Amino acid sequence: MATITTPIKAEARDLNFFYSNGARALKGISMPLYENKITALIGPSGCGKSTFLRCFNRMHDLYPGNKYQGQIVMHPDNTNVLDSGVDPIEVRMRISMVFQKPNPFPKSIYENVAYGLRVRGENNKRIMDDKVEEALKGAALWNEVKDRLHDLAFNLSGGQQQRLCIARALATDPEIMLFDEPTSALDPIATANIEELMVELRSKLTILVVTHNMQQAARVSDYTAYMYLGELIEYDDTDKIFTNPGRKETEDYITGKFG
Ligand SMILES: Nc1ncnc2c1ncn2[C@@H]1O[C@H](COP(=O)(O)OP(=O)(O)OP(=O)(O)O)[C@@H](O)[C@H]1O
Repeated sequence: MATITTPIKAEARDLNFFYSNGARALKGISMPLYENKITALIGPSGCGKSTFLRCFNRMHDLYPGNKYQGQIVMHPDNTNVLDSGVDPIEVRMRISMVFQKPNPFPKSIYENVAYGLRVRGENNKRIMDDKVEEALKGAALWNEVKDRLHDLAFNLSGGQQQRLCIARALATDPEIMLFDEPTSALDPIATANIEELMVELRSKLTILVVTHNMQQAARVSDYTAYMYLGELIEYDDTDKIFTNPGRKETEDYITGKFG
């Protein structure tokens, strides 16, 4: 019988990260992100989940003195996104990020979504209109905002603002999307909408999500990584992690025994 192997979209190889104060927040992490799959990062507060996520789009470059060691290789082109010769702006077009709290710019709905395209140098109005519509549809927001595209983004509800941030992230056609606790500021209905959206987006791109919510990891992800004190303790199929984890530490964490 033929075995189907899922392609790897990106992989961390022996990744270490040091904050500017010298603290080593990641310790030799090697892990794949499978293409068109959702990978969840779980673990107790301070274990390095956000630090790891932020390496993927070179967010740490924004603060001097932070240091990466090791590689994050994207496929199929084998680009090491951490290489100093690789432009972080280009990386952020390919690997976009959605934050914990919705953070639209103080601009209109339209301009929020058009932002990345303008940074890329696009100024053809027809192309821009089409791209904005496509991204808003991709973020399941179009029907709610199509008649008020020039309203200020802050007039949207929290859940709508988060979908707007997803549309903004989608507009540059990223290959990977990073979500850092994307629903922790939202009510249960808005949370369910975002989870549903992530599952839909998976058919177009690859997702890495940090979550504190075990049910969310179990509901949306295909693979789960458990981190502790900057190390990757266990990585496996989400079903396996939640039903039969290989490590006692993982089991203690997901069953709430972790002290
Ligand atoms: N700017 C910084 N400078 C120095 N150390 C930092 C900085 N940001 C985070 N750290 C430390 O790095 C470690 C990992 O933090 P990180 O925010 O990645 O953890 P986390 O697992 O995402 O936590 P949480 O679930 O609470 O968001 C922690 O010990 C934290 O104190």
